[in-house]
Amino acid sequence: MSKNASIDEFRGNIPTKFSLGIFRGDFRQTSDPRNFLGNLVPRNSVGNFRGISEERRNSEELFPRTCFVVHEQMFELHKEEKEKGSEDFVDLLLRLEREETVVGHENLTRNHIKAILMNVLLAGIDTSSITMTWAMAELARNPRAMKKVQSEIRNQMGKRSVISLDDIDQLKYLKMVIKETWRLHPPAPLLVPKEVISEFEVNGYMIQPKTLLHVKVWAIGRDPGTWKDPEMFLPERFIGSNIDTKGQNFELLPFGGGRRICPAMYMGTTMVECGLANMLYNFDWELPEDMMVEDLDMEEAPGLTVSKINELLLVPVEYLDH
Ligand code: HEM
Repeated sequence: MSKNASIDEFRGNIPTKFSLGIFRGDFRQTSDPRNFLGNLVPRNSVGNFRGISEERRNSEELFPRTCFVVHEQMFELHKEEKEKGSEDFVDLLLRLEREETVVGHENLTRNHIKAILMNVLLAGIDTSSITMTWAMAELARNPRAMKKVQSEIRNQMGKRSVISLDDIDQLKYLKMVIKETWRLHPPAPLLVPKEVISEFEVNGYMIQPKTLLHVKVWAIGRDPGTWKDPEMFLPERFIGSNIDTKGQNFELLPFGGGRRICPAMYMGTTMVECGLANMLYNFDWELPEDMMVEDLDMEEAPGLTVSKINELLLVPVEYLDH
C-alpha cells in the first residue's frame, strides 16, 4: 500500500476516527447512553461504539491496522536525527522522547506521540482541506468575489514567488472570504457536546444541570434572525464587523468555544489563509470545459466533518504577470 493510500484509508476509516478515545480520557463516557458518538451513529451501523470503553484498554486490538501502518511509515521516514532548527514536527516529538522530556507528570512516550500524530491527522488535515475546498467552490460560483480576492492578493503582494505567513495580515478581503466560508460551511457542523453546569432558561424551557447540549454551528451560520440573506456568499458582510472566530462571537463558531475550543485555531486559520493565498495568487481558476457556474453543486457529504460530496473540479491556469 502506498503511503498516501494508507493515510487516506486511515483518515476515512470511521472506526479509526472513533478510536481517538483510546488515548484520551474524554471518551470515558462511551458506554453512557447519552454518549455523543453512540447517539450519532446508529447501533450496528458501523459497529457498537457504546461498548468501546471496556475494550479500548486493549489498544492493540482496537487500533486499526492502517493506523499502525501510518505511524510506522512516519517513524521510518523520521528515523534519522536532524539538527535542531531543521526538524519538523515529528522529528521534534521523537527528540523529546529520546531526551526523556517530562510533559505534565510523565515522560513523553511513543504512545503519546502516536496520539498526538493521530490528533493532528484527524482534527487538522480534514478540517483545513475541507475549508479550502468550500472556499474555492464558493469563489468559483461567485466570480465577483473571486476577482476581488485575487486583485487584493496580487496588488498587495506585488512580484514574489511565495506568500508567507508575515504577508497574510494585509489580506483583509481574503480573511473575510474565509470567515464567510466558515459561516456557510463549518467543517465541524456539530461541536463536541457540552454539559450544562447550572440551570438556565431558553425560550421558556428550563435546562437542567448535566444536560448534554449539541451546538449546531451549521444552523447558527444560516440563521435568518442573525444573518441578512444568510444563503448568500457575501464576504463584505464582515466589513466593519468585529465578529471573529475566536469563540467569543456565538454567531460564528467554526472552532467551537469554551474550554474545549479547538486548540489549533491559529494553526488551522494560518494553514487555510496561506494555502488559499498562494493558490489564488499563482493561478486563475477556470471551470472545466462545458461547465457553467450554475452547474457547480454544493451538496454536502454526511459525517462528523462535512466535506463536499462531489469533487470540486477547477482548472488552474498559471498567472504569469508577476
Ligand atoms: C480549519 C481548521 C480547523 C477547524 C475549523 C477546527 C474545528 C474544530 C472544532 C469545531 C472543534 C470542537 C470545538 C468545540 O466543540 O468547542 C475542534 C477541536 C479540536 N481540534 Fe480543531 N479545527 C481545525 C484545525 C485543527 C488542527 C490543525 C488541529 C491539530 C493540529 C486541530 C486539533 C483539534 C483538537 C485536538 C480538538 C479537540 C479539543 C478538545 O476536545 O479538547 N484542529 N476543532
